[in-house]
Amino acid sequence: MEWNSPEPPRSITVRRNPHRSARPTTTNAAPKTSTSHSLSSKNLKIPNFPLDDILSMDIQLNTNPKIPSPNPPNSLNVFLRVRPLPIAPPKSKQIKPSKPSKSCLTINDSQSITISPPIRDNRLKSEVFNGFSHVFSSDSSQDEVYEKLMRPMVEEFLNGRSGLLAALGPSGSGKTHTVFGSAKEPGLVPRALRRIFESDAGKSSLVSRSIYLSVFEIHSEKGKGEKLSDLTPDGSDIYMQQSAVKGLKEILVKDVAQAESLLTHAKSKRATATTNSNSQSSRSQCIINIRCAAEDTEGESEAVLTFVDLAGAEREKKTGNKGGRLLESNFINNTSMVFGLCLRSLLEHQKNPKKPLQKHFKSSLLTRYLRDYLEGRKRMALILTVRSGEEDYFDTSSLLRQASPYMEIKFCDIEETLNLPRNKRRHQIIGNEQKKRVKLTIADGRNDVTVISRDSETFQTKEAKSREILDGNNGIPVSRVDENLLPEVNCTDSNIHRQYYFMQGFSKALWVVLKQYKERVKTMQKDINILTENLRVGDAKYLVMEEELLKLKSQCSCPNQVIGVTSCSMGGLNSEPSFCEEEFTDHGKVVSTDVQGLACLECKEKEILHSSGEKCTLHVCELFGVAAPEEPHECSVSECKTTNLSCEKALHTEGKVDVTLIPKSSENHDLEEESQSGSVTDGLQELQGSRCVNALKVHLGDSSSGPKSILSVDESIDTDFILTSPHKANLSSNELKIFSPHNHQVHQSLMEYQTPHDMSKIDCHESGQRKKCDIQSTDAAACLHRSHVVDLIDQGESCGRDTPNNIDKENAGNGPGSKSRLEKKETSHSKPSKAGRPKRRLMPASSLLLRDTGSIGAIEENIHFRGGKGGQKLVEDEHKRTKGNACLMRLLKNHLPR
Ligand SMILES: Nc1ncnc2c1ncn2[C@@H]1O[C@H](COP(=O)(O)OP(=O)(O)OP(=O)(O)O)[C@@H](O)[C@H]1O
Repeated sequence: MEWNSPEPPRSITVRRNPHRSARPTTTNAAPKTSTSHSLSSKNLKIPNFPLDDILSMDIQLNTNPKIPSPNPPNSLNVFLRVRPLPIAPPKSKQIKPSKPSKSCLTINDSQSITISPPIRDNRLKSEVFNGFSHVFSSDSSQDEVYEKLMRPMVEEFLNGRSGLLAALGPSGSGKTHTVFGSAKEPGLVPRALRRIFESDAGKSSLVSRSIYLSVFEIHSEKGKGEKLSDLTPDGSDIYMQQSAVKGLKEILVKDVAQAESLLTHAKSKRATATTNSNSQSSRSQCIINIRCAAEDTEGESEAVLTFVDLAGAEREKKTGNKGGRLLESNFINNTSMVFGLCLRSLLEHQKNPKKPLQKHFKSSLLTRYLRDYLEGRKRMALILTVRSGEEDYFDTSSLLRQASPYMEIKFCDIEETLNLPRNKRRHQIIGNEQKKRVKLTIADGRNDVTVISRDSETFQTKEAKSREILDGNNGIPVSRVDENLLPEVNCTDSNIHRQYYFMQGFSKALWVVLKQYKERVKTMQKDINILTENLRVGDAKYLVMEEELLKLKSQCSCPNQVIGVTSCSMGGLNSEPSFCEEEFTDHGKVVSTDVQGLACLECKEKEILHSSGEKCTLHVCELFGVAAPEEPHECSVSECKTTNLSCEKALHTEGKVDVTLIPKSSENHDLEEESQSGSVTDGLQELQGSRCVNALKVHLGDSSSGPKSILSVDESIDTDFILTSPHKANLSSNELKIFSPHNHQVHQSLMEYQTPHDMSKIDCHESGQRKKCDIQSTDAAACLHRSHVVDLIDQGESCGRDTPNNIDKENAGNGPGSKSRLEKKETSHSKPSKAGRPKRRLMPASSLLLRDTGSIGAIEENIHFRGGKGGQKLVEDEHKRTKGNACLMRLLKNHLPR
């Protein structure tokens, strides 16, 4: 797209300091305001809005956009820890310690391992598993595991982000060792608590932070269903409702010692049993929650860090479990399998969104409790513990095959929700702190919610923050019309997401509008370009025509150029209007064309050599289509001079307004001479022998003559030709009046012709028996280009001029060598003494100089317009005028450049 507006700069230079010349000096006498204004004006460089860049973006306008998470998408971190190979204790002192079994696992790098089947089984091949967040070797310490695995999660937890770490692995692979550790080698939970309290000690007094700890387990006694047990001291029976554990005690932990004590108590309270794989094999899924509630000047924040120590999957052959223990083992394996199914479903759903997210979480209490994590709404990490012995090959291989694909799980829709602590608070309140139940009914526009507060002291605050209570921060919704309508998402996050959604929609709508606007601008720009091109072509044509005109002028042997063409109409008694068009030059060459096609006159200059040896120029008019006189008329030297002088002065006088009426008769009235003497009236009186006015030639050459000159014919003057000038006529009001003869019946009432260039016009109108021709000119030079039309339709019976019929008759009899109509007229009207004078006959028509053929149309229109009253006759004679126009066209073609 061609964009006329200036393009935005590619780079913008911002001058931080004003230019040296713009810096105010100490001696600067300029007012401070002006200086600051100049500085501000220099600094206020507003870069152009990158509209093109924005509109060039390709935005997919999906109707149901997925709200992206404010956090970048994170993959599920899967760590792998290899337990050291156990050293079998010597069975007796005499027998040497047995050699450690061979390892089936080889660590390739920190993210990749290779497991190899036992040598004796040739059907199996080595497998490589890579992509782990980190692989902890068998000799890795607890501290190393914490630093690389747990520390990032703890730091995020301290910043208000919740997280989950789940330990998976076969029985005896070291899950409990990794999570809880021992007194010598504390695991991740005690280390995390230490780190949490360390950071709490460094906080300022303005920040109040509370750490709560809750531990419970899910187990199955002899396979008779799942059961929840609170592992904290004084923990009572708890149960799960929906995804919330009810009755769970949440203990406010003051220090690390208290936390470790609670952990020790929970570990000891946890159900364990001795199996072939582990002397203290965990028989339950243990969940540890560390909740941090912080309150500072910026507000309240809360996060939960959850640890899950799953019971290890067991093989019947390996564990040797039987009976109830076997049922217990089935429950453990089933829970691990459901846990894996949930993650697998999440992964498949993320790979193919069309595949629905299976609700495997309903199959176990653990997965119900961890539903948000298993459905990808909360961030979690996995640590896989394996044993590397050859005998553990199948367990290790099975676990890695199952869990290694979990690395591809993405956490794209993270919700920083706080359901878990809310649930825990529910358990705590319901089980232990239901001292004072205060009902608070909140009308949230949808349902009435009853909130039970912990005590009456905090009720006032909770009432004020009733809606926040609904989010689970400080209250418990105990009854709703529909519990499913309980907001599962934090209102703040929901509002943020809603605002984001609306802003995204608004931005896209704005983008669409801008796109449409750009298309419209493109279309308009194309139109502008087309118009500009047309204008340029028109200018080029104009220049070409001007050049051709100049060339034509240069080719003309005459010193001067054609200065005008005037057309007029004439009418006689009982005759139809006839039209004659003339082209004349300033050297006196006149071409007169009878538009009716009856006769086309051409007046030429011809040099005549007199017997006295002197040369003079004569004007000889010839008829087109009629045999021109073979011999020019002889004239005397004085007559030639006079005629020549008359022509030159009458035809072109720049800077003046000349009105020329050429006498039809050959009477030697040198009107120009008379006008110069100021006796126009006398000159007109001498022309009274003529019958009517049938020729008028107008030159507009001087704007100084006034914007308007009036030309009229006095009825008392019975003449055909009047030559005068407003300047020289010495008439009042710069007027020249020409009245029609006495007995002529004036038909034309008003005629106004606007020249094609709209610069000059001549108005002819009737006032009683008086006809006036108003000539207006706004530019003296316009006489070179304009067409002036003077309509002097006169049907007086006494008009002796030739009617078209008469002319036709006359011409009809003309043969080669016969005299023209002008000559006949001259014979009838001219004095004998002037018989030898060359006849210059101007038909009663105005002259027009047509620059191009387009003027013809204007003339045609004008002819029609003038037809006013006699329009019907004009229509009847249309074909005759067409012949005349053809003659005019032939004449113009001979003069126009080719
Ligand atoms: N990385 C390790 N370094 C040293 N000893 C370990 C390591 N991992 C596990 N152990 C030891 O192995 C034994 C079994 O470990 P642990 O109880 O943690 O296994 P488990 O995976 O929890 O088994 P289960 O699922 O049956 O409870 C423990 O005595 C523990 O001290």
